[in-house]
Amino acid sequence: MAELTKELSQVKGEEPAVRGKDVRVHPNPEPTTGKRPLDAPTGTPTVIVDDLHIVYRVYGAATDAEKGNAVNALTRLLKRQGRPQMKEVHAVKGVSLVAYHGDAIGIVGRNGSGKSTLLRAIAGLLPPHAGAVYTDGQPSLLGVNAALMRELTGERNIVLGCYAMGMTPAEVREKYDEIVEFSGIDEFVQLPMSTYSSGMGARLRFAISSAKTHDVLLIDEALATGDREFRKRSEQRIRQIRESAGTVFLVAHDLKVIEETCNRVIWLHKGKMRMDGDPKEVISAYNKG
Ligand SMILES: Nc1ncnc2c1ncn2[C@@H]1O[C@H](COP(=O)(O)OP(=O)(O)OP(=O)(O)O)[C@@H](O)[C@H]1O
Repeated sequence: MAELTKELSQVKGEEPAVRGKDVRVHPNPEPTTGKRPLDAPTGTPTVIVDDLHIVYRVYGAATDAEKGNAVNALTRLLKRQGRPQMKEVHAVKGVSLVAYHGDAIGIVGRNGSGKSTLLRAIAGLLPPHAGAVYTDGQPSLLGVNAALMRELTGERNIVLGCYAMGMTPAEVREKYDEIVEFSGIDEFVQLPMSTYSSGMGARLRFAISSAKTHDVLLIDEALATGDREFRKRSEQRIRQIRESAGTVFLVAHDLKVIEETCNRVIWLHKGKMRMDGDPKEVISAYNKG
């Protein structure tokens, strides 16, 4: 591992810079009018989402008239006709929230309610159609599809992943054993990730991402594929991140994980915020609704 770190730092020519605190703004170029004022914050906010709208544009989508029409679909396939139409999917519709240091915020909602879209927007990966996202520090999105390379060994992915998060070679060396141990992949660390089960891959991703202290850590269903013991350790890790004054957003369908890990829950419904508050209250309302 020391050899690999050395090899990679030589390729890079210099140590990766450790990112300092910065304020990142992803505003819409044409802000919406009639914004509602945000609640007066107490403490230092880490994330402010202000009347955010996210719209996906899907090219070649079916028109409403074509929906479910098998004859049209078959004819188009046989004639190899494309679809010039453009369809818009309004995935997040005017969501506002303020997150603070030490917050662990669970996001619940039915399939397609906009949970992943909201996380990706906070991470700065999707431009707002309207409204804005302001973050203090660097948000890191940890998802089941986080960019690790399947053809590389676990070892190489750990080193590259840590560098990608801005850690120095010394920090990577210090954290390496802990990451392997936390992930529980044991001797598989020497094998390409393509040989891992989906659970092993997810565990390694979580172990890498949580090795660094994050200002804002966004977790999208990453804990779902772990076994019971791993989930317990992950929850412990999330608590540590909160205690070190970071902010965690967690999307998970397992409401028990959210209730045990988060101090606040947001319920999204069809792209809109339906509730924001105490985990027990929100989850109970969500279960009824
Ligand atoms: N890349 C995309 N292109 C077009 N539409 C998209 C895209 N990603 C998501 N959507 C649409 O945006 C809406 C919100 O999707 P999103 O994945 O954010 O929901 P979700 O609450 O995370 O769902 P799930 O619980 O199933 O993961 C859905 O209608 C979905 O079909």
